[in-house]
Amino acid sequence: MASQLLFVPHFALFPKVSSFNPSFFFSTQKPTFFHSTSSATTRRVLQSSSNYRFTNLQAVADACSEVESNDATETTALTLRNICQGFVPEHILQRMDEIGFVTPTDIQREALPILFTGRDCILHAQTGSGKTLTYLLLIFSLINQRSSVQAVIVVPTRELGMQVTKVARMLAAKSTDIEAKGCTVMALLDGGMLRRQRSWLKAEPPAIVVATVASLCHMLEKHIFRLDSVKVLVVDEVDFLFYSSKQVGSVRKLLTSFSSCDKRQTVFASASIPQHKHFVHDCIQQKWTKRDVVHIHVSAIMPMPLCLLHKFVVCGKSNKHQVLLALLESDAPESAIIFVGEQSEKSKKAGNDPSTTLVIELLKTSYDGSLEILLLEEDMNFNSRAASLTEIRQGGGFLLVSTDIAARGIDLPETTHIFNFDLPQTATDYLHRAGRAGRKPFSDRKCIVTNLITSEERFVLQRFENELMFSCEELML
Ligand SMILES: Nc1ncnc2c1ncn2[C@@H]1O[C@H](COP(=O)(O)OP(=O)(O)OP(=O)(O)O)[C@@H](O)[C@H]1O
Repeated sequence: MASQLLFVPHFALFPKVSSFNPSFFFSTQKPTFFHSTSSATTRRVLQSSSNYRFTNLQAVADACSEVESNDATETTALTLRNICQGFVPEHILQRMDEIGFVTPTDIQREALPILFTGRDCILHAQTGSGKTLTYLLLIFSLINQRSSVQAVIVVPTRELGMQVTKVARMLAAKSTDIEAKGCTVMALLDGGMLRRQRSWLKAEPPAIVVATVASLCHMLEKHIFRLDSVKVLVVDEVDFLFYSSKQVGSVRKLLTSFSSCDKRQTVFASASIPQHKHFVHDCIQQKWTKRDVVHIHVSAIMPMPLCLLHKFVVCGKSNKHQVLLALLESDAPESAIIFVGEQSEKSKKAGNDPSTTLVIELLKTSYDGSLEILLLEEDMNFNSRAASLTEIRQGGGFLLVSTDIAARGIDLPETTHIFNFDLPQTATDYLHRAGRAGRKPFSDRKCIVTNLITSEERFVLQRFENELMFSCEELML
């Protein structure tokens, strides 16, 4: 497949939103790979990667840095409002100002002008970089007062669905504007009250539906609503859904159904899209996206946020609990998530307690600090899971003990520390767990990720370091 590769240092290449002319860049019907880094790293990437097609690297690098310095002043001044003006209704822009979303993050600055042209996009940017607001602003630019479902956001977990629904409602809320009244947001999530949701969908369809795959497919199969009226389909944490054996079949079916709709726009988002060129290729082959889909890859050579400092402590399995207590005392986190591995089937059959229970018991009996101790794991019922997150969001410091269920998408910006009590299975899992900290886009604050490992696991951690391009400092307690 022939593909076009554009290497652009910053969206500052488009000096003013009003003068932005998409055809300048997107004149072909081919996928566009849109990478962004600072000019210092631009040279490194260009020189080290054989994938890039420029023949004169120096010329490209010079051009990049020239554009960057010329446009630096204008980039600084560019606000989210500037980018969205004329596309997103005024009442949403006002809410954005009130909430404090003023300066665009890199993904917002780079993706929104492309999204507003109607192109399908793959939003590939670090954890905590503001992908949710990016696709929500696109949605708000498209929906009108028609009584039909016009946007669907697919998420992998109920918890992430509740969070996205909250942000969407927060942006659409409190408006006296008539336009805003048409915008209702429905959470169609596993564990929800299907009968009530069915009546709501039939009687007064919401403009936006945030759904887990199973619940959405159930409603579609029962013809409670159809995809015909949907203008935009967002699949958040897309790589997770594609790797989930339980969900991948339904996701593919959904994308195939949506591909036959007219005037559709499809958006995928994640901080990790392994083998993204294959993914783009598949999307086009399967017609899940249009041929001219744009892969927007922000910080391509730096998969994890720089504000995260990574450490490890080597300890024996038997003294891990004591090491965790010592770390909590020495680091004194404001709020932390302690990630624990899921219990194996063998351990379940043997009647052992899961590690989560053991860690919670340890904290309840031996932790002297003032942080609230909470648990989140798959085996809890939906109400208890919701209660844990609600309690956290009410404020105050917390120590959340969790399995990987909290690793994807969950936004708890007060988290300053991550402890991998058990190492994750893959580098991608590491990236998402670590990314639950460092979620304040314009903050200078450093957050800490500490791994408790046995000496045999040092090799695994080193593999993650190589794959994700970070380095981990050893801590001696
Ligand atoms: N322009 C902005 N200005 C200030 N804060 C922002 C802005 N955009 C997003 N945020 C905040 O940044 C945090 C992270 O955003 P979000 O949850 O969308 O990240 P994400 O890119 O989806 O991360 P992940 O890949 O982990 O899901 C949120 O608390 C959000 O409110």
